[in-house]
Amino acid sequence: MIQPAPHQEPFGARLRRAMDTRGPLCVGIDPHPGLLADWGLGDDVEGLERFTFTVVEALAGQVAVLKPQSAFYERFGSRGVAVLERAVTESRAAGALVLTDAKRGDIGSTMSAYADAYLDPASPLFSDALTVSPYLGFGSLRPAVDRAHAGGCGLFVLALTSNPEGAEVQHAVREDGRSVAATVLARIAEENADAEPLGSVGAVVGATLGGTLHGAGVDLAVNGPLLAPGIGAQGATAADLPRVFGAATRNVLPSISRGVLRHGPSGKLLREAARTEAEALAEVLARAGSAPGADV
Ligand SMILES: O=C(O)c1cc(=O)[nH]c(=O)n1[C@@H]1O[C@H](COP(=O)(O)O)[C@@H](O)[C@H]1O
Repeated sequence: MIQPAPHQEPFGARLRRAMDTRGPLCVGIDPHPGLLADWGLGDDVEGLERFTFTVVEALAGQVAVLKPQSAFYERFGSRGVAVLERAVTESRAAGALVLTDAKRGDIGSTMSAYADAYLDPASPLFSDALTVSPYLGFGSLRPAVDRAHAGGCGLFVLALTSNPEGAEVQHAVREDGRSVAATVLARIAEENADAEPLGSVGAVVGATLGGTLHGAGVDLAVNGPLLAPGIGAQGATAADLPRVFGAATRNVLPSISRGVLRHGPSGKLLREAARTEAEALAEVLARAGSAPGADV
């Protein structure tokens, strides 16, 4: 499998194709200590490595996106980060898009260094996309946004997170009457203006939010992918997506970590679990895509 060269095709286009051909599923690689124990592995670098490459070997040739969670690698220091580097490289080589989940956000000059770390093809952690936090102000993300656009990479900007504590910041109402999250989504939409078939700046919107989303006055028509964590261990299901995302459902990239990983360490069972989830999600998204008003 040839790796997509940087400066080639925008991330949004690559993601749309991957979702169409491999199914609309992102599997998170989250080596929790509890999962390592369930898999009969030690809570050490050897266990981390075995867990990670079992998932990569089972799923990188099958699923659209793999999302390694950086925290679980950082907790082992440089040896853990070395495992993450190999996971990113090997997953991309096997054809999966890699979204590194590090939720970076800082003042612009520091953000530029994070862009070097994750979005520069010369970096050992070079990924197709990165999760970022806009809560130092959306404009502070500018170096990463520019780098992503220039290199054919993507960003997923936290908008409405799946955890219950998120609302106290994200639903806060500004002087202009708009919520903070609505403002973040509007900025994302500006970045994706005119992109086809899909912009490269995505939003993170929890699949767990249910009805609370509609009270937040948000417009999910950002012309970019909507990463939807929260399915499985956090209680949301594929069937919840149309209720949460409405007309934007066809642009949702559902993300599941523990809900798939708990089927390991058997590679066969991991593959089956991912396939079953992807098929169910594809059906939900296709149905939503053919509903009236689905063209967002
Ligand atoms: O950016 C994320 O992926 C993310 C955003 C969010 O709002 N909620 C959320 O759970 N996540 C991540 O998604 C994963 C959820 O894992 P599971 O609950 O095991 O599926 C974790 O790695 C979280 O850090």
